[in-house]
Amino acid sequence: MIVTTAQLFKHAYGKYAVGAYNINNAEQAMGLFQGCIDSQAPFIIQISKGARKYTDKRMLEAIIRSAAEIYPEAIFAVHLDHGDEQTCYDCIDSGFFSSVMIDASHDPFEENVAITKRVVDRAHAKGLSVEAELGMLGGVEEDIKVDEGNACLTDPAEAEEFVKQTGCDSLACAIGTSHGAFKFKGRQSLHFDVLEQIKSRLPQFPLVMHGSSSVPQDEVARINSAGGSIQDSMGVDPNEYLPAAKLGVTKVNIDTDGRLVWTRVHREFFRDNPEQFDFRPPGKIFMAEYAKFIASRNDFLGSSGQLEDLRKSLAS
Ligand SMILES: O=C(CO)COP(=O)(O)O
Ligand SMILES: O=C[C@H](O)COP(=O)(O)O
Ligand SMILES: [Zn+2]
Ligand SMILES: [Zn+2]
Repeated sequence: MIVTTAQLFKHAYGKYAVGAYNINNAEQAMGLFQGCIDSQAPFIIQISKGARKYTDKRMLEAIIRSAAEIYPEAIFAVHLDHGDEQTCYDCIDSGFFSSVMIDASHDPFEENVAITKRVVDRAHAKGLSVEAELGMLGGVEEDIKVDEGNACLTDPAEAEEFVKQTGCDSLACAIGTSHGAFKFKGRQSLHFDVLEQIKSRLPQFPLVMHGSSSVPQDEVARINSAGGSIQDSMGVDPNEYLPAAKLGVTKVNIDTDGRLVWTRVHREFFRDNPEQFDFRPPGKIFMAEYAKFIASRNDFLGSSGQLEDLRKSLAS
């Protein structure tokens, strides 16, 4: 069942965080739904601009509709990840999305406010909610690369002002994470101090943490011993998800980790079965392994086991 992102946030706020997982194909969708049913967790499916271009934007919508039929128990929202203004309008008009993210964080504050406000007006008129971003994460985001020196943490006073001026429904804050597999070069902890200050200025307001993959080192080691070369990778400590959730982080974005599971499964499979060229056997393994991975992340997020209570609260 597709619900609004606002419904998920209302149930989760201050108690647990909802996992927001990116998908690009049917195998990821099947693993994601299975993992969330196994762990009895609500979730958010995210579609990036790159994912919409990978096959065809209509393909992912069809895959998600089919997955919802295959897994009728599932409760989830569909979200555009890192949209520009035009893509937000396209998704708002498609009638399929629960929410969109407008990411104008690379523009100056006033420009970010103006763009976000325009998207909020269009989205709210159609009943969708809007995630905006303030501050700048390091790492790679589609075609934009921000090195560590240029990344900047969200200013709590600016965050309060930004939300007031834009009317956005949730805010992606930079609290020390970055996109991709190379997040930290030493310190490996979230800036809980900044998060606390944002929460005290924006009580009850849902915050979003991007760049939240944990980059499991055993996955990386297996990839490297099966022919890969991923050096100096480091991710977020998943034990920090729940403390962040208690401070208002309601949505935790995880994409890179799923790519690592895919790479590990396929590298190992073709290394161990050099005569094979059918992609379905490793595809089957991937779906099962991804489901296990998703369930383990939902455990860290505290979303595991929330499905029944959410279903009851939606019905009342
Ligand atoms: O923030 C993300 C998607 O918006 C994903 O972050 P990761 O690269 O850490 O998975
Ligand atoms: O933040 C970026 C997400 O991980 C999506 O990545 P993508 O733009 O390569 O699909
Ligand atoms: Zn951004
Ligand atoms: Zn992101």
